[in-house]
Amino acid sequence: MSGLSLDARIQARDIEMAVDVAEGEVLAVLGPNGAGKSTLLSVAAGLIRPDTGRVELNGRVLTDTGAGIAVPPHRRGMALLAQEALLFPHLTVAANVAFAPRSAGRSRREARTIARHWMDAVDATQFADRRPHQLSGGQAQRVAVARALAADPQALLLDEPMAALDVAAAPALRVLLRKVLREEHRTAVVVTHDVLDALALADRVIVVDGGRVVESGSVRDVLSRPRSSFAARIAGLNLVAVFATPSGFETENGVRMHGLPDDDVGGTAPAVAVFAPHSVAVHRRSPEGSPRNVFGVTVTEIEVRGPIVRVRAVTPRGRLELSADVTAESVAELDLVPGLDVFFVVKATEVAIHAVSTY
Ligand SMILES: Nc1ncnc2c1ncn2[C@@H]1O[C@H](COP(=O)(O)OP(=O)(O)OP(=O)(O)O)[C@@H](O)[C@H]1O
Repeated sequence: MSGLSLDARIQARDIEMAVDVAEGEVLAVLGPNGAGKSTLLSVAAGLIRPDTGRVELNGRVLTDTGAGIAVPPHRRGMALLAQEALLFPHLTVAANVAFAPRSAGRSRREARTIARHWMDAVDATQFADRRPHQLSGGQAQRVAVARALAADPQALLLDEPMAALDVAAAPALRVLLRKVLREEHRTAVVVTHDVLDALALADRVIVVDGGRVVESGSVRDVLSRPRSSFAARIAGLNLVAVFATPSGFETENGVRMHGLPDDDVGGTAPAVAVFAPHSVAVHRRSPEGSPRNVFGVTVTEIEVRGPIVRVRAVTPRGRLELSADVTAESVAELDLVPGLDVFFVVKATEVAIHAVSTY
């Protein structure tokens, strides 16, 4: 079978998982701390041997506990990218990136050409002669991406690649990963805490909890119909599919959407506007003033969550389901009940617009 298939049981960690990733598919792995996400990558990479299990990549058996097969990490045709860049500290950036092709037996000249190509792809050529300690976290992570890709892996494993970066550096790396994963149709598994990474990078998401795969599906399906408590917790975000027009972003039914787009959003590529329920104000009358987003909706459900009340509502013909978090006082003041027509209002500055893989 082409692609990556993994099946592993590890008693000491209470892990029992089976995961398949099609060739060219990007799978996001979401889940709470200690769920087993990193263990899943370590089994795939050959860093951990399961008690029983099997790992196969593009038809090649890499682990088979029954048959005693355990191909070592560096012969698996996979590259693992961790939270920290983990570059070789004594080598220059160029030598770090050239390392894998050199180890694979390429000539010095060939390895240099390959390294140049990947440093260019991740916009790191200007650091070629620096050593890792002379790089910022974001720069080092870009070089780590180049080093991983220079090995020409058949699958990429990414363990929270954005986690160690500050908020300013993370979007740029997300854009870069989108480019290298999506445009080149790589087989990849991305472990993340961030639903935006899943939206931006993945074709499909699984949710892991307690060492088990508890959900699998498109990001939209898992978030709109969560079946696990973890997915339900992250599912509160409002997601609205949008596309770029010459005059700005619009939803599928032609409603203008004001927000803050990422750099790589535009053209006809699918995008999604994301905003949190606590950013949504509820009004009885459509407010004046711009730039803000106003959705005419019908309240469907009112759910008390401690001091906060989550108001769920749908746009006409049930096209969009949206949530707003308000206080109990405003529910009483506005006299909110299911069936009431109201306006959900969200400021443009509260709306992030991201390019997405599938929506
Ligand atoms: N080196 C280890 N030895 C034994 N058990 C471990 C080891 N590392 C992790 N575990 C256990 O394995 C289980 C899964 O851990 P894992 O690190 O894979 O979770 P995770 O989903 O990646 O968590 P996080 O999001 O916190 O990184 C946990 O119960 C953890 O305590």
